[in-house]
Amino acid sequence: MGRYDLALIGFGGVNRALAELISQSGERLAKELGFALRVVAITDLRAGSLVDTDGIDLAPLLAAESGELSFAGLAGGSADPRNEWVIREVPADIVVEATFTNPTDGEPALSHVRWALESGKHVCTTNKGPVALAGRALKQLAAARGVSFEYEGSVLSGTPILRTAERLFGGLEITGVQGIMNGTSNYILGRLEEGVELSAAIAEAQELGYAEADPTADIEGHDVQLKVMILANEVLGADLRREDVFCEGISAITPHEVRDAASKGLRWKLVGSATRHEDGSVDARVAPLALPAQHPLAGIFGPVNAVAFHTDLLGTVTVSGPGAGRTETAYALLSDIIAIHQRHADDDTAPTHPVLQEAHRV
Ligand SMILES: NC(=O)c1ccc[n+]([C@@H]2O[C@H](COP(=O)([O-])OP(=O)(O)OC[C@H]3O[C@@H](n4cnc5c(N)ncnc54)[C@H](O)[C@@H]3O)[C@@H](O)[C@H]2O)c1
Ligand SMILES: N[C@@H](CCO)C(=O)O
Repeated sequence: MGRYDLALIGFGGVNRALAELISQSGERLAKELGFALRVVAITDLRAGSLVDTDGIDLAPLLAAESGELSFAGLAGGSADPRNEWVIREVPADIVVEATFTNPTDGEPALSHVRWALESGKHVCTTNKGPVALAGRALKQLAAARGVSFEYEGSVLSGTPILRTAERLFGGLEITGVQGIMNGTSNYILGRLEEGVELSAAIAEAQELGYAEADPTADIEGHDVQLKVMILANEVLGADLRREDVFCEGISAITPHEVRDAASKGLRWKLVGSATRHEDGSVDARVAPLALPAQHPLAGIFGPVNAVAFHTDLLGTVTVSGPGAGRTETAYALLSDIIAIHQRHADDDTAPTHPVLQEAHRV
């Protein structure tokens, strides 16, 4: 059985959840998927870096509270994240980028992804910055190096919205998308309706692992702005920049307005949308809307998100599922790794996958 060696860049909620999955369910997954997963490097701004090309023992790291973790003093460890050295020099097959999303210029995640692809390593990421701001260039770089760049978790967490559109909507013309694409703001709006104070609702979303490290991006709509750009670029053939997408968040909506709207059968939702016109141009925006209760998006609660695709042959097709959460987003990374395996199953470097080989023979 083959194996993929992973370098985890950023060891916060999402990459820790991936490490947990590998540590606790690795054997079951290997049997089911036909390949094993091993972590050979971890870097983190706070914990430093840890490298063991024979495979890091994850259990003791996962037993420590994330705030207390320090790799300095461990064999192969350092207080310095050494991101560029780890990404370029440690012999990993896949670099898993899950550091903070920077909506302004995508850095330093954009450099992390570029270094990995330049070094001939596959990349999977949940980081919206590089995908929204430089996705096209990164995909070209990946293609030139013969590696994969996967980012299912950048929109709707583990809910496979990008792959659904890419693989299952063949032959359909998609003319627009509209959806709730931020778990934190949706959770907060629901809690405001229940009478919880804004600051308490934000703290809950942080504790539950939904919010960005700086929740401003969730509240002010910048997170949805990036997701709308990714979706529009992927499914509408657009090439949007941030300034092309009007953006208003939920900070101006008072708890009183939320409850008043609810008493009138309306629900405030932060809605992202993009529409392609006949001349090929694409309009995109993010804004709060008070939706009537019978609107399909009005019934989407908590960290659940939903995106409606407007199509020529099927009318509206809506995909709904978790939009945030550590484990849910770690699943997106696993689905990216599976996609990398499926795409490269015939490469010399890919591990043996009996199921796929069988499928190829048929
Ligand atoms: N949590 C979710 O529900 C979710 C869902 C989809 C996408 N995402 C995205 O996934 C990424 C990770 O999310 P998370 O919830 O794990 O965030 P997090 O804040 O819990 O973890 C991020 C980690 O990255 C580390 N880090 C930051 N800058 C670094 C650097 N330069 N070098 C090394 N490490 C660095 C931090 O120390 C932190 O431990 C973010 O970009 C987020 O937007 C998160
Ligand atoms: N902070 C984001 C994480 C998922 O991208 C959200 O709440 O939707």
